[in-house]
Amino acid sequence: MRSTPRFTRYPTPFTHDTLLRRYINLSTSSIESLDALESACEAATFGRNQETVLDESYRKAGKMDTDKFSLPFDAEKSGLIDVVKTGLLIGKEERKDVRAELYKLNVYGKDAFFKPHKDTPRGTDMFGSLVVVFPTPHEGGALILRHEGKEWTFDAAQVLASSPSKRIAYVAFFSDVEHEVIRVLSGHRVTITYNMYWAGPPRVAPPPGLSVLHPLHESPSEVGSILSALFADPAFLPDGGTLGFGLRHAYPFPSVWDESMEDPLVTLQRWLKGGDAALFQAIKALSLEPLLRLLFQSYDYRPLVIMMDHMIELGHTDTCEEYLLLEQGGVGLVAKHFGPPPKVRDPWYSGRDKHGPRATETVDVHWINECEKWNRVRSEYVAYGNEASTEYLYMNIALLVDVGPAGNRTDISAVHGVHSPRIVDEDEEDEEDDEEEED
Ligand SMILES: O=C(O)CCC(=O)C(=O)O
Ligand SMILES: [Fe+2]
Repeated sequence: MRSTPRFTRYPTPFTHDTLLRRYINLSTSSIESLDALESACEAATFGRNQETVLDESYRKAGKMDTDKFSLPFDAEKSGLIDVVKTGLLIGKEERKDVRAELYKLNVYGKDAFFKPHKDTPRGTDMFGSLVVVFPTPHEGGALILRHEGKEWTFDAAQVLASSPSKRIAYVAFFSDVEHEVIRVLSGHRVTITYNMYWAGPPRVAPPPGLSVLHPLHESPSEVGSILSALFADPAFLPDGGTLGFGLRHAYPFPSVWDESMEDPLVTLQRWLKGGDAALFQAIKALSLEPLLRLLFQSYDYRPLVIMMDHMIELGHTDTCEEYLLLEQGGVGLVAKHFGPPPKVRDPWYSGRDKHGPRATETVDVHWINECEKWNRVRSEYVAYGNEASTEYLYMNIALLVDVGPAGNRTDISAVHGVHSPRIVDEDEEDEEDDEEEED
């Protein structure tokens, strides 16, 4: 894809009498003009603990806001967004319309870098980030992405240097995936970044002639056939029960929310990413009901995990276990594990705390893959982002599904699961506590 970006620069935004415009062709630019572009940038800030900070030990780069430059390259009109959709989205998701919003131009000169962070969500509907790297000579500055213990490196400098013609390089990822730009060794790494949002009604046609290999866990039919094989086994949960999956991605939720607003847990069904969307679609295709739940781990009473079927005001001054359990209908969650129980008796797995508040209703959840992180009651939600934001926070979500007994997996009438939690009998609880003390 060819591009001849231009930029227009105002030395300060308001002094129009000293208006200075310059033009640069980023496919043939000289070192001097790239130096001029770099010095026209401001130092890039980032978000830490919901504050905007300039800290060159964490991020060293130049940035230019969108009102200070214009460029003829259009990610939507060029077809790039359609290509990105095909790569990033799966199944039915691929047909959804997305909107890409140009966010910043960045110049990473020699020794510039950006340490690990997640991109700050700017709405519950924001799901992705797109970085376009122009063919300006540089070395280093690879982008490293990390998720679920795996790591990927995208070295645009190498990709561009090995291409016989001038091209742009691009990389798109879900914004909750941690990433970092390692040090630029020489030259100028010039990029534009976009935020991607879900938008409008579905469009039908994916770009013609483009085939993308998705990992198996992103294929609803592959995930569906693994689940069907599991459900066909009479030894698997013979009496039925509740299965739990910690979602692979985190999702932006508004930090200030009240009941007059739409519940983000409901809209989230339409906005799941990658393997999470595949799992949701696969479960539905098996005529079961996937349910998205917020799980909060108690800070003071660690064993207690509280499951919420609706959004709560995260900034609520009294957000505590009692508030969730007694006023918001929170349900206690008792973790069950396939295979041998954990060797060390870990209070995390007992699902309740003797000395703390108690849930009056509980659900036993058999984890297929456990949530890697829990939302905390009274969490500070400290985070490194690419911008300070108090508006949206990444939340960790679990997908739970009630499954009927062997032979009739869709009949959940006798299962004490998410649909009908078990009512806790206080006396029975006390007896169990006494037994535990004797162990
Ligand atoms: O330039 C890149 O490859 C990534 C930049 C980035 O992470 C950001 O601007 O938030
Ligand atoms: Fe970023």
